Amino acid sequence: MTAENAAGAANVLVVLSGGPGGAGESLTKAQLELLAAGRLLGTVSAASTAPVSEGARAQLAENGVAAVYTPEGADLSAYLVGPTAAWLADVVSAVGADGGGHAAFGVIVLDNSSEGKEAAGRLGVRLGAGVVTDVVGLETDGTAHKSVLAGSYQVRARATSPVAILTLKPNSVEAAPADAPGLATITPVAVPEASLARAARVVARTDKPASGRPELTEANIVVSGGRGTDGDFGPVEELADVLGAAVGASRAAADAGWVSHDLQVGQTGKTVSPQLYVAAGISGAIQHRAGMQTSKVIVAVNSDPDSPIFEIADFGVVGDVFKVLPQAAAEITRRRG
Ligand SMILES: Cc1cc2nc3c(=O)[nH]c(=O)nc-3n(C[C@H](O)[C@H](O)[C@H](O)COP(=O)(O)OP(=O)(O)OC[C@H]3O[C@@H](n4cnc5c(N)ncnc54)[C@H](O)[C@@H]3O)c2cc1C
Repeated sequence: MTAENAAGAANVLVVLSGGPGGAGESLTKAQLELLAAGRLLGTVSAASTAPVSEGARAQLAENGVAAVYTPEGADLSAYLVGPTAAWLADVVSAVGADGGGHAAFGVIVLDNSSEGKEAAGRLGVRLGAGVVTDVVGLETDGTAHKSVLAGSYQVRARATSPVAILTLKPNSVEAAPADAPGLATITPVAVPEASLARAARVVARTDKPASGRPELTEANIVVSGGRGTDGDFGPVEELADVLGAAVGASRAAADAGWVSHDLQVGQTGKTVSPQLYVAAGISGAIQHRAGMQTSKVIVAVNSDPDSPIFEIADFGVVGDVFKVLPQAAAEITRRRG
């Protein structure tokens, strides 16, 4: 079996890191996108790295998932990525080999987080599989589109190995509903004990304080601030809250310590593709654009009329963020009554 026909008529394994919703509950938008991407390529099964609740199983069935593999005998969330990769390799071999001795899964799809990419790399070594990261689009034959050099170019890549492993960026594939439901039969697969012995354990966790705002990569509206805020994100947060938006930032703002690096949008930050992206005091460097240029409508607020952000903005306001953002927030509030 080649990657070409593997992808064409593939059995696809979609990895749900931390389980549906990260806690075995409802699927997130990003997970729905992974499943939709899997369905583009073939018949989808899911490997959930945490136990799956009955409600989540029903949701997986609705999304056309044939089988759901869950870990047995160990809590994968208590370790760094090593045991997850070993367990995924066992899931692949548990599903068996076809008559020609080839793996039953032709494509494995993971999220593009740092853990997803590390798991993909380790799994690639175990399975002798080609790995394509930073995938932003897929063709039905398994060809992946990958954004490179800060979004300046897109390359098309396809693994030539029997199994292809892809890590998909959020907002790259529409989370369309499945044409037909699947059985979503739960099949526990033991976590290989040997993988635990040598693994790094998580000894403590600190919950991130909840902002009450939508998750950056899933939000319909994002308001981002840059160096032009001079460290005062108050107007950015105020406008975001009026719009029910997530707050984002340029790397300059995150590096300055004004906001957490979690909020960084761009080549080395998060990729967002909301309905509306407001860039406030952001110059529009190519590395920032790489994370937001597929937003449906881009509004830029910048005091410099020659700022490159205006080249990609649908609407531009030449002005001071400290004047424009509060006025916009006040007007939106007034119109809403
Ligand atoms: C390998 C690499 C990876 C990178 N990855 C990323 C990334 O992921 N994300 C990212 O964002 N950057 C990234 N960068 C950095 C990137 O090149 C830029 O340096 C950065 O995006 C600039 O941030 P900025 O637009 O906030 O700041 P600046 O470029 O300094 O722009 C500030 C803007 O604010 C405007 N301004 C100033 N005062 C006001 C005001 N009062 N009202 C309105 N406008 C005002 C200015 O006119 C200016 O346009 C990366 C760089 C490298 C080399």
